Amino acid sequence: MSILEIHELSCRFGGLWANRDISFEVPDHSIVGLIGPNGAGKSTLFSMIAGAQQPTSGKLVFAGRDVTGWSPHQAARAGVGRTFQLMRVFSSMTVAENVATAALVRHRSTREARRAADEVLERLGLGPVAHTQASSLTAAGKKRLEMARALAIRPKLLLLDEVLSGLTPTEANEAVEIVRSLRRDDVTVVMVEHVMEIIMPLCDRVVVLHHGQKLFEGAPHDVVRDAAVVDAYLGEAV
Ligand SMILES: Nc1ncnc2c1ncn2[C@@H]1O[C@H](COP(=O)(O)OP(=O)(O)OP(=O)(O)O)[C@@H](O)[C@H]1O
Repeated sequence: MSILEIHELSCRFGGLWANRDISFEVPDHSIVGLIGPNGAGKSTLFSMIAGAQQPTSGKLVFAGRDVTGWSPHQAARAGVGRTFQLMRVFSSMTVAENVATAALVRHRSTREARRAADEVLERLGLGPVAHTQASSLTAAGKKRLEMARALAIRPKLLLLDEVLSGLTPTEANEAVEIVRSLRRDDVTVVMVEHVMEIIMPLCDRVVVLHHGQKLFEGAPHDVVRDAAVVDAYLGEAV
């Protein structure tokens, strides 16, 4: 079964089609890579899935239900977690408070939210810095916190927007292991990432966007051999 079905989804800003007639499915428990050049429409697609952007046309089906045009709150409550390319952590709060605030979307009491937050903090290795002010984390720490906030809503589908870029190789490897481990917890992942060395071994499928349209969909080992993708995006990187 597919947790997410995207049917001919489009989003137009004035004369610009940020997404045009995009269709693909995200199978349960898979890790799908979403790649493409800057401005290809990756963030807009994430925003529509997460309810932050209304589609101009097309249909979104989540867990078998037509959810086209839902709100961010409805998406979060249904189990769509999201990280942002420009991180949105609350600098003046502690790491634990940041995660507990996010957990409140899914948990009725602050006590339950705190408990859920503690679990996620341990899981992501943020336990030792739980009571540190978020602003004092390193860039890698902030990315991990952003991921913790998304996981605190206990998502069924997690949208990761460049959580691995800018990390040292060791930090990136740790983050890759976290992403890989999510599958065991019933979490399906769609991730925007630019580093092919990360996408290739991690993702089950890859979708390539270009000028708002789907240019390619398939297995990671096929994407690097596709002439149109190499021409539009990968160039001499592979
Ligand atoms: N709110 C908006 N209003 C007008 N144009 C927008 C808006 N959001 C995005 N766009 C435009 O839509 C296109 C797709 O942008 P989007 O951010 O989705 O691409 P992207 O693939 O995520 O790029 P990047 O990798 O640089 O983040 C771009 O041309 C962008 O300028």
